[in-house]
Amino acid sequence: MAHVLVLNAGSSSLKFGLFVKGDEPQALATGLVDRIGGAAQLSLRNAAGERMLDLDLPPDQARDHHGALHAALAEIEARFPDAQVVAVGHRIVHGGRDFADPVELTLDVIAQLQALVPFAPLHQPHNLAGVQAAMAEFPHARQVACFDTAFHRSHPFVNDTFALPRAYYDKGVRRYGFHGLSYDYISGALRQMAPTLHAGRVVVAHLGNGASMCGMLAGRSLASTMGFSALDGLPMGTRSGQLDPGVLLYLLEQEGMDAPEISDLLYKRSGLLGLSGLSHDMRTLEASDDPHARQAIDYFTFRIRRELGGLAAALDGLDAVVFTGGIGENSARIRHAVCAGMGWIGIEIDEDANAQNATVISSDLSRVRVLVLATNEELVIARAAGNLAG
Ligand SMILES: Nc1ncnc2c1ncn2[C@@H]1O[C@H](COP(=O)(O)OP(=O)(O)O)[C@@H](O)[C@H]1O
Ligand SMILES: CC(=O)OP(=O)(O)O
Ligand SMILES: [Mg+2]
Repeated sequence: MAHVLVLNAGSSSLKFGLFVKGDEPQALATGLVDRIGGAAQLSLRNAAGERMLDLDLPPDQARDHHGALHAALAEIEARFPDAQVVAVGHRIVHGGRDFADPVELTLDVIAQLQALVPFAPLHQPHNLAGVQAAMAEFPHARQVACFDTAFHRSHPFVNDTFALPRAYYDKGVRRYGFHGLSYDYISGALRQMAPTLHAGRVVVAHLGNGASMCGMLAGRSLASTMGFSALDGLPMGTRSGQLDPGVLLYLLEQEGMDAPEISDLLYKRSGLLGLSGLSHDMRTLEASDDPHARQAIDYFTFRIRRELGGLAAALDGLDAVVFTGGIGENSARIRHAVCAGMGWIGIEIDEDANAQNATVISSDLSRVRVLVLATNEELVIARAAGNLAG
């Protein structure tokens, strides 16, 4: 039996899965290494979604993505020694201008993707490290790249550009948008479960350690809060989100910061961590009484509400909102704070359903349907990698 392995490196997590190859890949096991860089834990679920393993990683494996990746591969190989891995599908965050469809990772393609590291420094290096590790571990398997930027290639020009001289657009300075594998999955899931909503105007909020929102018209991306890099839009665990470019000039000219210092500030020390001074992790902030933790949460939800209004305007109205990602799927408090008082746009929440993380959390009276859907980037990758492997 042929198998497909999937690796999905996020900024603070590594998700992975082993699938039986087929028209619709079946997951044999899915895993997560969470809180990389801190008290990292590896968890594994079986085909039925039941927990098979919860493991605190030793410090040398918990420290970075490299250690997490080796722990994940060792666990898969120990539990499925007979797996015939014919393809390894990789989430590659940035496909730049030239890559949209899934593609086999030849040395030439890898070199082109390496050149995009400066566009996504928190992700692309981890994605490509996963490719190297998988090539060493599974030398006979096809290595397939699936791009986070691909889903947004349908953006009309006004949502694809900045108001800079044209030459920058031609050079690739564009609003790419990210989390596309997640949006692709949600779009497909909506088509199955609610075709009328899928055909309409939907805002999807992917709220994880990285966070963005996507305005979808008939299942295709019309606009996204993330732009050229995975820094734009919503505040995130450690990323600033939208920032007045004048702030960058101030940091350069008045504070004397250089580019690596600014990059470190915006990618690693801002967002929820920067505002709270406590943690990038929403669970920690929600459990805290610290007023700064509260303010960080307030800023997060305020920005989501603002973007929701903006995306609804871009879509000429709103039929549904979907929450997904680690925070979107699990935090009733954040969903409540986003949706409260949104009756003017047609959103009424059923608080009991929300508290239970139910699939539909809008009340029967709500004109806009509000859903909570678990995303599955790994399945989207497994389908594409299996198809490319033939
Ligand atoms: N029960 C929960 N309540 C609130 N936040 C949660 C809960 N479970 C997970 N999260 C948050 O989800 C975020 C991680 O989301 P995830 O999508 O898994 O991350 P990544 O972007 O690294 O893939 C963290 O901020 C984490 O605290
Ligand atoms: C693009 C991005 O922000 O990804 P993640 O949410 O996995 O950090
Ligand atoms: Mg993620």
